[in-house]
Amino acid sequence: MNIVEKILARASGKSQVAPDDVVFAKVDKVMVHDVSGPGVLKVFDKLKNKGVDVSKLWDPTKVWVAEDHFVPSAEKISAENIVKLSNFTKNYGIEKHFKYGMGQYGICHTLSHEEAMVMPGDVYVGGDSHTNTTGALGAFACGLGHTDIAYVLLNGQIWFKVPETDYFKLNGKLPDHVMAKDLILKIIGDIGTDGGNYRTMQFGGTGIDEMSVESRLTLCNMTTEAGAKNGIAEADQKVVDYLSSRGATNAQVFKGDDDAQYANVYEYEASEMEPLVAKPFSPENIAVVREAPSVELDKSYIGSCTGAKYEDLEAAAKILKGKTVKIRTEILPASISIYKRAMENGLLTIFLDAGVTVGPPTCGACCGAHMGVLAKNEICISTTNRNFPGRMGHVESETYLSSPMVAAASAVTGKITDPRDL
Ligand SMILES: CC(C)[C@H](C(=O)O)[C@@H](O)C(=O)O
Ligand code: SF4
Repeated sequence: MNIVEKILARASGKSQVAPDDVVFAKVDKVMVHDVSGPGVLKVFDKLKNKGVDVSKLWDPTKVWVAEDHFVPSAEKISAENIVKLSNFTKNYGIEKHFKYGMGQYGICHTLSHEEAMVMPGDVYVGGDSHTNTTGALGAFACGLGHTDIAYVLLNGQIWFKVPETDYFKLNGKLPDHVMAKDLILKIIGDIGTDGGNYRTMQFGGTGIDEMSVESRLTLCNMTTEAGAKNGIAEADQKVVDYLSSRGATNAQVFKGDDDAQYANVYEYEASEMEPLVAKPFSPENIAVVREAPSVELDKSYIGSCTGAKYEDLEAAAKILKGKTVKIRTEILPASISIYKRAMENGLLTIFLDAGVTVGPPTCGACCGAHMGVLAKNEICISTTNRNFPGRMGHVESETYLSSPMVAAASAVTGKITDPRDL
């Protein structure tokens, strides 16, 4: 069995599972945020009206909550949602609630690894489509809708059809100025936004072994844009060290069998990779940066669960050091812990000296909700993961998706720029 099959077999109490089997799996961790939490509570209300007992969760110690999408509160509804979340965690005895304005908080898919909320081999589900991100820790991690999350909260298990697994193998180390974001854009360009539909996208090979855990997180994050059920990389010593340094005591190396089967194997040579962008209006609409349209940009955005981890900020700082931005540029570290490290290590000074505005962790602009949405006809280069019409603001705005290095280089020139050409 490959790693996903092993996880789902363990979680469903079977010795063997194969693609297309339907299993009922025990869940190790579940997450809701300030959008999905209130949605799940509406399901609880409906169940209650039908006589279902919703007074207790199966295990409040396995549930955690993030405030990320609409913090700081964008308007009255989002302010009320934060109150609903607080009541939820209080009423059900959930202790892990990361609150805006109270120490560590951040984007849910960042806290999951920064706070070591998920371990290798876990079944982890969240009320958000980019829950796939956390597969980089060697977990089976996927997003579920409100009804399924409500079921998990009450029963601690849920059904899955065991996905077929495609293996994406990277040979060699990515060159300087080429990031994991470029690799996942290349893969989505090749297989399309439906190329991974209900499949596992597993990443491996020498290039992935060489990669930091944070880079692997970027890869798994955007498996959602290919339609995948989940993304995963086997948990090696790097993952164990990463989680242990964040307080985990039970992280273990966790891999598939040596003779594991994969439906398809795709190979990439790291030395052939180049900085890329995804043009509007789809993550599969890929162009090499040096051949990208010469548009006048209005904004550069370095934020989100995809592109504001510590190493993303470090990469942007390398480019922005001693430079001045030519367009509106916003950098929003994905969690307070990252913000603090960026401050301690001088990254924030580099950003502020370059003219960048540094903001608090939030999903805000990534999903076009608040904190810097785009106006009609504005064009943005962004380290986020989605660029369909209206995603970051007005339906007639445009977003180019890129790595933090490309977004930083483009901030300096005001045009889509390859960091090697700066
Ligand atoms: C609001 C939330 C449910 C949504 C998701 O599930 O992905 C958001 O995070 C996004 O990226 O569009
Ligand atoms: S940062 Fe963007 S993609 Fe990530 S969870 Fe928030 S809205 Fe979704």
